[in-house]
Amino acid sequence: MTDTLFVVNAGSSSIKFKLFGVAGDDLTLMIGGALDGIGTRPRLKATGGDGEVLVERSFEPGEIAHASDAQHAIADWLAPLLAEHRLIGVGHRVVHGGPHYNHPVLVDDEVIRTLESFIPLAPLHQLTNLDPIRVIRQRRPDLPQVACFDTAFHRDHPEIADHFALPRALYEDGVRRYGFHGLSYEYVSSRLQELAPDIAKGRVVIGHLGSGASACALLEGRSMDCTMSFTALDGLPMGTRCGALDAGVVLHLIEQKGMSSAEVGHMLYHDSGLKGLSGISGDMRELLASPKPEAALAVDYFALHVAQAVARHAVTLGGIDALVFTAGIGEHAPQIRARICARLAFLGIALDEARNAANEVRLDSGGAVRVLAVPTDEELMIARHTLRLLGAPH
Ligand SMILES: Nc1ncnc2c1ncn2[C@@H]1O[C@H](COP(=O)(O)OP(=O)(O)O)[C@@H](O)[C@H]1O
Ligand SMILES: CC(=O)OP(=O)(O)O
Ligand SMILES: [Mg+2]
Repeated sequence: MTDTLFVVNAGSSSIKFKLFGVAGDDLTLMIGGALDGIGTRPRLKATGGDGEVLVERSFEPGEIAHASDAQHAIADWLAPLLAEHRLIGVGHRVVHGGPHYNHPVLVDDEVIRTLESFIPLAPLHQLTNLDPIRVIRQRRPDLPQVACFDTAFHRDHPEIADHFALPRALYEDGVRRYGFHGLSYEYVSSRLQELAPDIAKGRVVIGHLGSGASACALLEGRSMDCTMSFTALDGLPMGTRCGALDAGVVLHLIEQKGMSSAEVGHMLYHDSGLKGLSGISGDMRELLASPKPEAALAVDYFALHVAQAVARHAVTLGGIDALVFTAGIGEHAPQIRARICARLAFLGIALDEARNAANEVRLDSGGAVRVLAVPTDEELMIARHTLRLLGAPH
């Protein structure tokens, strides 16, 4: 029987999972899959270590309306395959680690309690992240589980990036600019060290453009700033989230429009961003396929705001040596990358059209700023952290 590690990565529109074989410190991918399009176009797809398709099926939106439906569908399909191997541990992506965790931790009751206290700070994710931890703990209390945080990578960012311009007492109370997508940034940064070691040491901006989207400024591979902050609502406009917003709008909705905080919260997390702007969909593929002017406006808005964030990070870094695209949109949407880069031409950013259209890794046309598309692998990052914490099996 092979020793294996299982990894769960619950995002806002998908649950991704991977099973790795473990031999000493080596991790070998055995199964990788995702159930994405939760609530819109649910689809379960998984492949084996050589890329062979193991399952591919679509569901009606109502069949997989919530993350819990997706967890059950994945568990039903996966259970017999997992039983063929010896599972030594499970690694989880947990979006919010608060001020407590700047590194992955072994899960116990106390850790679960602490992480539950962050549910209001990540309503789209935290509960979905903790659910599988609790279910596995009930069924297999002997199995070590490791929580890896989206916030941990940013915990050592400079003090100036950690503050809002609010009364200091709030900072002491935990109202800080945490930053998210850290597992993705950590992985992409490690890939950059392999792909372009000269650049990896420099001033790098990574755009994690998925259903949730953020941009991170990195110097020598360390986070200097992130557009997401206290919650995963801040920064860029996203699939269904508003991004940075005048706090006065929130006051107006509550005080003048009589909305409850729950109603405002639902609107900002679920009905805003690309979905709110277009009135059509929060899925970038659907917007790109739509002939409607509202879809075009939403796409333009997204590209402008990403470009603005890149320029802002260039100020933080005192220049920019590389712009790296990752996640669903960043890896697969040449039209969006082209629109973002066109707005950044004044910084010396220029794409090679053919490379961009072909989704190659290197995308620039040879100018001063390197542009790359690097597929993220949050699951491999989680597996590495989990194995490091548990120690290689004997
Ligand atoms: N080929 C593509 N063209 C444009 N957008 C794409 C493409 N493939 C995926 N996307 C977009 O990527 C987003 C999902 O990204 P992903 O990183 O998987 O999100 P998450 O992890 O937050 O669930 C969706 O908006 C989807 O429309
Ligand atoms: C933090 C966050 O927004 O994650 P995702 O993009 O996976 O929804
Ligand atoms: Mg994601």
